[in-house]
Amino acid sequence: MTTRINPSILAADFANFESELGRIRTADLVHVDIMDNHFVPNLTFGLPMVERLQQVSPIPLDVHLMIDDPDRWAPGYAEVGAFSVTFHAEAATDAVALARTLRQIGARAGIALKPGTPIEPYLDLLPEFDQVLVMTVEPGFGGQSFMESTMPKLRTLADAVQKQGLDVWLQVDGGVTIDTIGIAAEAGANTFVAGSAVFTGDPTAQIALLRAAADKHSHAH
Ligand SMILES: O=C(CO)[C@H](O)[C@H](O)COP(=O)(O)O
Repeated sequence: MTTRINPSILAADFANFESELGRIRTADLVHVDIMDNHFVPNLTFGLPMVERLQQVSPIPLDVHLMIDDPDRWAPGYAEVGAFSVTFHAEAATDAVALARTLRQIGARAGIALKPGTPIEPYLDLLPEFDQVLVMTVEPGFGGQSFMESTMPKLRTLADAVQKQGLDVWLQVDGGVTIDTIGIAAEAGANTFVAGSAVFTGDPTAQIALLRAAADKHSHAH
């Protein structure tokens, strides 16, 4: 199983953003947090910024929409060339139709679940998605503590993906560190978003440590 480490640029230095991108060359994808101060109590940026990031980033963008009304907004992120676009289950009106639209445009379609949102209603819909993001903190801010209470949900999801013979990436986001990444890998995650753990310190070294810790606990080993 491939381990993917996706630095969340929420923790990066935006004043020097292009050089920050140079510091994460060994990352698999750049995780871009879009927050609207409605779905979550924090505000980042929107489509024009992502369009610009798309032009300057040598690493494909993994866009995470923490916004209301993704049915309206998500396709635009796919249209500017994002590699993957993940929207929240709690915010979407028609998650399957939206995922189909994203795929038609050419992006990978992702669905994200807040810690309190159950996975069961989505298990039969897994073929409609390329990735599922299990939030391991309440979305909105970096630097929070990993919620181990979300691991049973991840295990249920990983079992379903395996039983259905699907290639759906299982992503975790929030509080992912050298100490916690193994717990998520053990529960079945293969795609890891990390902000503070990457940008606090030397990103190349941190990415290597995170990758090694995940690989040690991943199901392939
Ligand atoms: O979307 C997020 C929280 O809503 C971020 O991706 C999260 O900020 C990751 O940061 P950290 O690794 O510091 O927890």
